[in-house]
This record gives sequence, structure tokens and C-alpha cells, in this order.
Amino acid sequence: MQAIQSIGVIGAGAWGTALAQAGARAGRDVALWAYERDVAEAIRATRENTAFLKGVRLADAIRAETSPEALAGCQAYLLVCPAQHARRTLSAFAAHIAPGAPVVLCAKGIEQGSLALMTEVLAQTVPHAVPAVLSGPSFAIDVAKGLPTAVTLACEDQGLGERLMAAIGSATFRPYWAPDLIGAEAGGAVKNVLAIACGISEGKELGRSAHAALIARGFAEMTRLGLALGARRETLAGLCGLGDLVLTCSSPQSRNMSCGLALGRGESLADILAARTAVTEGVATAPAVVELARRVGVEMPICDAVNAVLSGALDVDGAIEVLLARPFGAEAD
Ligand SMILES: NC(=O)C1=CN([C@@H]2O[C@H](COP(=O)(O)OP(=O)(O)OC[C@H]3O[C@@H](n4cnc5c(N)ncnc54)[C@H](O)[C@@H]3O)[C@@H](O)[C@H]2O)C=CC1
Ligand SMILES: O=C(CO)COP(=O)(O)O
Repeated sequence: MQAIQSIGVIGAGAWGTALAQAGARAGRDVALWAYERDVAEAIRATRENTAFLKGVRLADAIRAETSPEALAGCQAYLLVCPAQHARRTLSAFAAHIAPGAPVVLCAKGIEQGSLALMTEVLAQTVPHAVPAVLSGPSFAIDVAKGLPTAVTLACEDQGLGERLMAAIGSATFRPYWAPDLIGAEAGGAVKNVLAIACGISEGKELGRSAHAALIARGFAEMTRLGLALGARRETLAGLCGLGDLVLTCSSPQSRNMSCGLALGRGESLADILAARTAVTEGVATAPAVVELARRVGVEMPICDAVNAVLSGALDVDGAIEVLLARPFGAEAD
């Protein structure tokens, strides 16, 4: 099978820009589509994405674009806009993506309302594309700088997985193939909600023991939901599940954790979100996770508590009280 030489990156936020840089580092020609015209213009003029990924000089092999037509003919695509914008963005690209072209879904979220995973959104908007999922513990700035990172690259066909890994992988950006797309998606979406919980715990100074308990019990919630959706347990225990959960729950650098941290310190969600341009995926995904869990009949008390705080149904102290009042039970349930 032919090697993938040209990559279209859809979305020029921090993560899309970092992945474009990873593709260029791997020797590919990269077309990077920006939603905001001034982002593309800044990249062309200064070789830097000053709005979303300051301080990184972008490789010359990255071409900044503003129209979906300009990405026609690429051999593979990465979808890297926030999850709640995926449907509209993919619809705009549908006519320009060739039948059979792989589309790697890199957003970590679940669509509100439809409760669709990103693979479902792709199937509904670009049914002629072949889906893949990239997810794992990887801050954009680390990848852009070439610090060592490892991620899951999930797609059904291992041969295609190997071509995609060769297209974007390098000594420092290390994808691992997995056949389980649902597991990769469930891990990435749920860890963002759990990172808000860990941030709240830290902001309330509940201690490192509570932090560890939240990660372990949060992982149990992620696993229950993932398995109910059809994921494999080993995927959830890998980079895209436990790996990303540990990173995001332990780093104030995470937008999700830092949002929780501020909530725990008493700031309002409205003020926290108003002060940032970057996306905080867990905020939009929390109600979708909770609704999806209800639909498939699994318990996710930590995600419920986060959602109650975000929606204003409970304040932080009330949510902690609800979690601590839960009856004792078996760990494996
Ligand atoms: N930043 C990171 O370290 C990582 C981010 N991700 C995921 O990548 C996805 C994108 O996040 P970031 O690149 O960090 O975003 P960002 O916070 O850096 O930038 C916001 C992005 O939203 C886009 N946007 C805003 N309104 C839009 C609209 N109406 N239609 C389409 N796009 C719109 C902007 O163009 C920009 O690309 C998220 O799902 C995130 O969870 C995954 C791994 C790492
Ligand atoms: O997904 C990420 C790291 O793997 C980035 O996390 P945040 O969106 O919380 O910053």
C-alpha cells in the first residue's frame, strides 16, 4: 500500500497545530485549516500560531489554509476542532474528502443532544471516509516542542494503522495501534470530566489521598461506560484511557483540571470560561456523559457530581457531600 505523504489537518487550535508540526517532523506535506482567518494569516506571516500555540516556530512544510477546498486531495485527514463543532466542520469538508480517505478523529468529547461519539458524527457527515481515532496523554505544547509523548491510534485495519503511524509518528511522538475505536473515544471524553473533579478536589485542598481515590474510582466509571458502549478493557487501561486520565488529573496545565481547580477555590464557571479562549472540553461533555451513562444503565457518581456543579444544580460543597454520603460497596461493582 502507498505511503501517506499529504495530510490535511482540520482545526488550527493548539492540538491541530501541534499535530501539523508532528506530521511535518515526520516528513509529510501538511495543509492546516484554520477556522479563524487571522490565525491562518498569522501563521503565513510569522510561522507562528500566536493565538493558540505561542512560542513554536512552525515547519515550512505546513501550509495554512482557510477554505475546505484547499484540503481536497489530501491522502489522510486529522479532525482536530472541539467536539461540539465537529458535525458542522465535517459537513463543510464532506465534499472535499475522497471516498476511502482516512479521517483520524482527535477531538476528545461527546456531542451534546445526540450523545454521539466522534466516529458516529463522522459516519453521519462523511460516510465515505474511513474512521480512526487518535487519543492519549499528550499536551499540545509537549508534542510541538518534540518532547517524548505516546498516544493510541485506533483503527480497525492494522495495515492502515501502520500507514497512519508512519505518517505522523517520530522518535518522540509515538503512536501505538489499537483496533478499538470506541475505547479510545470513551477514554478521551470521560477523562476530561474526571479531570474537573480532580481539580475541584485540589482547589478544596482535600489532599493527595482523595486525589488518588478520584483517579481510581474515576477509572472504574470510565471502564463501566466504555464496556457498556462496546470498548475493550485493555484499551481503557492503555494510553488513551488510564494514561490520559493520569496526565490530565495531575496537571494544572490541563484546561479541564485548571477549570476544576478554580471551581474548587470558589470561582464561578461563567468567570472561569470568560477568562479563557481555549476550549475546556469536559464542560460541554459532562452532560452528554451523564446522559449516555443513564441510557446504557451504568453508574457514574463522580461524573454526576461534576455535571451537577457545572449545571449549577449543586455547589461544590454539596457535590462533595453527596459523594461522601454514598453507601459502602464492593470495589469491583
Ligand atoms: N490542547 C491539547 O493539549 C490537546 C487537545 N486535544 C483535543 O483537541 C480538540 C481541540 O482542542 P485544542 O486544539 O486544544 O483547541 P484550542 O483551545 O487550542 O482552540 C480552540 C479551537 O476551537 C476552534 N473553534 C472555535 N469555534 C469554532 C467553530 N465554530 N467551528 C470550528 N472550530 C471552532 C478554534 O478555531 C480552535 O481551533 C479538543 O477536543 C481537545 O480536547 C487533545 C489532545 C491534546
Ligand atoms: O487532552 C489533553 C492531554 O492529553 C489536554 O487536556 P486539556 O484539554 O484538559 O488541557
